[in-house]
Amino acid sequence: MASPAIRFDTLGQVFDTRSGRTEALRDVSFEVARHEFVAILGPSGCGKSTLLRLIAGLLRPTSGSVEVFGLQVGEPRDDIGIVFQKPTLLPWATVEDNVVFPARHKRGRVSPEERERAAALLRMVGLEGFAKRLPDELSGGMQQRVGIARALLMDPDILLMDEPFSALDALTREVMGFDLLRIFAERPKTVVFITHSVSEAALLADRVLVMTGRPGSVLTDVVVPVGRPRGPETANEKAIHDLSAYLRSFLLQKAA
Ligand SMILES: Nc1ncnc2c1ncn2[C@@H]1O[C@H](COP(=O)(O)OP(=O)(O)OP(=O)(O)O)[C@@H](O)[C@H]1O
Repeated sequence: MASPAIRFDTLGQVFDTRSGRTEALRDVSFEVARHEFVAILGPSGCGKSTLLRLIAGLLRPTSGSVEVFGLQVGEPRDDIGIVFQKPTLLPWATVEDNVVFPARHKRGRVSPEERERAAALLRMVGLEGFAKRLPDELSGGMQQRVGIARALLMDPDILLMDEPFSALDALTREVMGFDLLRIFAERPKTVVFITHSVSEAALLADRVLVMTGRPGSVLTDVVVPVGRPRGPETANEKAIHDLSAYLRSFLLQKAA
């Protein structure tokens, strides 16, 4: 059987700092299959962002292991894309130059194919015609779309998304969620998506993990009982409402 895209095995993470010791994660074990979309919910400070940093190789586990495609994560990997809460674009560079930034950063130059790819990605995220604009000239939602296009430039197999829509207004957030469904239907990816929104998790993901409070570990792992493709009408399905209600009550009772 093919190895999972991501595998956490009895992982523990402790931070020792001058101000003391924080046990962020304890005994975390779960797998994410290739091209599966997993959302992670949990109370503030339970180690969700730390999980993403471990997958990306930006942090070494204190105990246990994290594997990506069967190999223990050591170095930061460039086959993993990351989308943050804020788009963190270069303010002086055009939209297009921001999207091709990972190529420039990696090799010091950008090939014509990468420029073409950037144009295609900008089309895909709905920003055709904005390539020569500066980030400041775009709305928050548009800037976040640039961040998504940038994360997809190197066609990573894994995309890590850390509360990517939390800085957006409610309507833009919903639209971005549906756009994401469309983008991944066109170009499947393995996605780990952190959110504080129960309904967003239910609507977008194949599976939802709920974490305990600190030290974080996986409290429950629920399969979303709705097929794909999904779209705006999916949000009205009873299964999504029921799952959201279940997750919400679970979080309120147990995870705090
Ligand atoms: N580099 C670090 N040094 C020390 N402590 C850290 C470090 N990174 C994270 N922590 C601590 O680990 C715990 C988990 O942090 P993390 O950011 O992963 O939580 P989170 O679930 O993403 O939180 P939120 O939902 O509020 O974004 C917190 O107590 C945090 O203070």
